[in-house]
Amino acid sequence: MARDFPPFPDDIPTHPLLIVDYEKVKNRDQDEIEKLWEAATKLGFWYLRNHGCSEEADRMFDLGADVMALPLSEKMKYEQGNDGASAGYKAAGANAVDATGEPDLVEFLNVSKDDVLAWPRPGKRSYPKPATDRMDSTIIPFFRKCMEVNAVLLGVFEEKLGLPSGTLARRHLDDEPSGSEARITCTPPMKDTERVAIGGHTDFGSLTVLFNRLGGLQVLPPGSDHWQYVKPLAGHAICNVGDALTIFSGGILRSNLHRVLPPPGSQANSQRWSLAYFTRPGNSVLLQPLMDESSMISNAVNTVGETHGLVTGGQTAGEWFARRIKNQRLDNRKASRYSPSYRWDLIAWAGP
Ligand SMILES: O=C(O)CCC(=O)C(=O)O
Ligand SMILES: [Fe+2]
Repeated sequence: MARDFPPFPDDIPTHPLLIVDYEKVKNRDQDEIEKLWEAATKLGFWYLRNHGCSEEADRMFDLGADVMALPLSEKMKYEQGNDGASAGYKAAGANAVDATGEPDLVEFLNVSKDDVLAWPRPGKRSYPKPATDRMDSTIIPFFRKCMEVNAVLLGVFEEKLGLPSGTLARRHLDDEPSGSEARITCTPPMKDTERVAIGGHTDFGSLTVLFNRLGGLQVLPPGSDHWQYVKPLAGHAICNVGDALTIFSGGILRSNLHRVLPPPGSQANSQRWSLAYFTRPGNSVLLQPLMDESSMISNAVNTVGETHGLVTGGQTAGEWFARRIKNQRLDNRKASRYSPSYRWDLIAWAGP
């Protein structure tokens, strides 16, 4: 895959993110940890430098290009389906981007952590040949790196939230089945850079580490009605908090709305590739604020009254995840359920 890309336009507004150094955080540099904490509690997004995943990510992008170059009929053999399973291929247009049922523009391949850790034993599903061929050389090394990065960040959040050691780690055990997965996403070149490629959403899990080369990612900054681009920075990943951490922390950690548009300016003529690793809690883990384990969290819940409108009804992470995957699929939408005023961004949280 090409390694040089047209520059991000310098004449459009972008939302600045704090830059956090992974190695410093790992070595418990207190200033760096404060920066991470500020980013995770105020916006919920930050750049991560010195993450050590770049080569592994490049190889995943090459693998993604080979998968997406397969005929659609071949890719459709691995389609994720309408039943709430996430692993596998999703064709462009299979998900809705908003309450009107506008189809999305991206195709992606999700590879499940459970399948990767089971390899070479059979997992819950199979994958296209370019992926299975490079499970050992490319996918496993990428997963190992991203799992380590997210485990380190979770450890820091655990300390900062005043949780006993292991409280968050126990909810994210490598060998418990979970929705953790990697995703390689491709958006075709688009003339209309105002169309929405991936609709506004919060991530369902705990932590996301994202590698992207072209613009298109936008955040809705807290208290604002204006989506703003996040500019990709070479060598930097973009990390964000997902809903599970917002719930566990009683709303202290912020899972922020974001969406994807086709890349802006001259970048619109290029295919857009992005790669994410999503760490999600084990399927059996109850999604509820960890009030009994931390006075900071119980105070936060008592102050806010509810966890920022996140209604979980004591669901497990597995139930929550399947419902949200299912709700995105166009085939599962029933027109009567979604009036134009329906809060699309909340469907996934509190909706059917
Ligand atoms: O492609 C991107 O930049 C972000 C993708 C995203 O938000 C997601 O897949 O959840
Ligand atoms: Fe996302």
